[in-house]
Amino acid sequence: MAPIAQQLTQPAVRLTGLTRSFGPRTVLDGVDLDIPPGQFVALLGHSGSGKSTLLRAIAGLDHDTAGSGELSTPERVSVVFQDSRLLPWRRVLDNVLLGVGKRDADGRDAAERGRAALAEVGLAGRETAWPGQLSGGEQQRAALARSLVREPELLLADEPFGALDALTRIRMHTLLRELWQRHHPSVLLVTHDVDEAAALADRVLVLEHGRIAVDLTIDLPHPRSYRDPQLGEYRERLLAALGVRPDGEPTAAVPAGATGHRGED
Ligand SMILES: Nc1ncnc2c1ncn2[C@@H]1O[C@H](COP(=O)(O)OP(=O)(O)OP(=O)(O)O)[C@@H](O)[C@H]1O
Repeated sequence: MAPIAQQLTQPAVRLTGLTRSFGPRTVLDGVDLDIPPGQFVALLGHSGSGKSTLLRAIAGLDHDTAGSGELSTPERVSVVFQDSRLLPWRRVLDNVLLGVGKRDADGRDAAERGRAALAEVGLAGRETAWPGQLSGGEQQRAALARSLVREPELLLADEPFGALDALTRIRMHTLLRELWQRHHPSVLLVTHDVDEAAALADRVLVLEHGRIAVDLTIDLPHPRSYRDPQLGEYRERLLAALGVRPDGEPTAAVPAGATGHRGED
């Protein structure tokens, strides 16, 4: 697969003045955002700040909202959610190939591509398993393979590892980073996890009051060590932006229920 970044010349994502409301509640209040091809962006924000609403708008899955603004996205967009959304009555390979034609434009066999994608995420040999026979982490791997087989220019991920245990989550970070480095789509990762954002992303956004309040570039090479003191500095800046002290206690101004810790809300 050719690196996607080289195929695109304009921003993968461009949002201009994006607004979205649910009834009288304005959730996105004029978001402007350009994501260049191949950039890995993490989106943080308190619970209810509108992260999923923004991701769904970019994915074109926001039929239940009203809004305005301009939005341009690439042709091939894949979305991964917190739950794998595999169909339980289809075997793993059939799930990966759902909606994919038997051959692609270059005549390549879809089943072969599906098997290759499963091998890439560490699921070689599990093609004929049922989703229910996979662990939670394996199901998310299969969901990543399903995205991969579509060769996305943009990968949208809404807390994809939020339901996994800490060790599995760290393994999935490594996998996602490797897939990104190999295929280089633009990525927008919605997460509650400041460590996840700092370890993976080129750039971290914090959504607040319907706008992007923080836009922080993380200029550290990959793979990053969680123990790197420089990473710790970025982490502290992000926690401060979220109104959380490094020890996890909220500073005075934090809205009720909001913390920088993974999955606590
Ligand atoms: N379908 C809907 N109908 C009405 N209100 C909605 C709907 N979806 C989201 N909202 C509201 O929009 C606001 C933003 O929700 P959203 O899910 O985007 O936040 P979030 O930052 O992703 O939150 P979390 O981190 O808890 O997942 C919330 O107040 C939520 O209640």
